[in-house]
Amino acid sequence: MTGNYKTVEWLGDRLLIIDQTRLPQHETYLELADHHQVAEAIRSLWVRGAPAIGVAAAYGIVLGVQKIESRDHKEFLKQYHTVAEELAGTRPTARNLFMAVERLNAAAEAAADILTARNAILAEAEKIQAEEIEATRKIAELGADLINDGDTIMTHCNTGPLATTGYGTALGVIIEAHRRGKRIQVLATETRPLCQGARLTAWELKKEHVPFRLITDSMAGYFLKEARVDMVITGADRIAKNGDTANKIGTYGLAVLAAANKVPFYIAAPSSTFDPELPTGDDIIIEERSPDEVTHQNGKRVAPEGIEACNPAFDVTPGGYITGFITETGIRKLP
Ligand SMILES: CSC[C@H]1O[C@H](OP(=O)(O)O)[C@H](O)[C@@H]1O
Repeated sequence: MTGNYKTVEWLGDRLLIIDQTRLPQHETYLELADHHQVAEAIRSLWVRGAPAIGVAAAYGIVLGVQKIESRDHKEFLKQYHTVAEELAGTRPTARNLFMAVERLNAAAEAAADILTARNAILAEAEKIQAEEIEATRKIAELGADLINDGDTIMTHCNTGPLATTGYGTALGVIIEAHRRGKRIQVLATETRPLCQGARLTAWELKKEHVPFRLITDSMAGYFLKEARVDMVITGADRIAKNGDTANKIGTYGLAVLAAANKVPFYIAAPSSTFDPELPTGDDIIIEERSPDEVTHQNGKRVAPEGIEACNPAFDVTPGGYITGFITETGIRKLP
């Protein structure tokens, strides 16, 4: 399925994750023992990527429920919802997180008694992870058909196994094309301010021996204009009914530049990232992260003291800029 590393693994009473903030220098695994630690892991991006945070949140709820001692069903459900709300409050943009919480809420509410609820909640979390792994396997297979021998593909942020607990989305497509022997080149953007591209995509592509070059975000237009890119593929965090897509900050600019240079722009995402209740991207909540992530690098201040910095973690690309959505059920166009 993936390289010789784990992203999120359920251990029965603890959740094993790789600490993505320490990559690529350190491959550090953490065993999270309660839902507070899982919530912190999602907030701090020790685990990140829309599908991965959905799976982590699901198991975080399971850990929280394991600690509920009440034998009163009503009290149990009350405490269940306190746990679920803590996980739901970690990051606002990725649809997968809320899909997972909603599915576990339904499992908890439908159970006739506490023991049934405990078993149903765990079963649903395991089902979500299994579905995400299978969905990313299919995305990789279907998407790789779009890539031709000799293509140069640009990608943004990190969308590999690290971001999904499975095969990856956009990066899963790229890795599968390479595995099929297609002679591809990848241009991976560094993806400031947290450099998921420079740190995580570079680490994953190097492990898979996929030929790539790391570029700064500001170089993307140059390569798209110089006709040195055959397609752009990125991931997604939330996709509205009309195809408007929230993804890592910088994606919108890439999509506009791709359109201006007539380069196909694909989004690779599982069904769990689509939000059919959302008519357009206008109402997608964009996570605002700490300005320190912009003024500091590796914890060291690089900007002067006392200045203001902005740090929206995502932007929304209008569906009209998106050539197609690579999903586990096929290549979709929206609306
Ligand atoms: C395969 S979804 C990955 C998706 O999530 C990333 O955001 P973050 O690193 O902040 O969790 C980025 O938007 C990727 O496209």
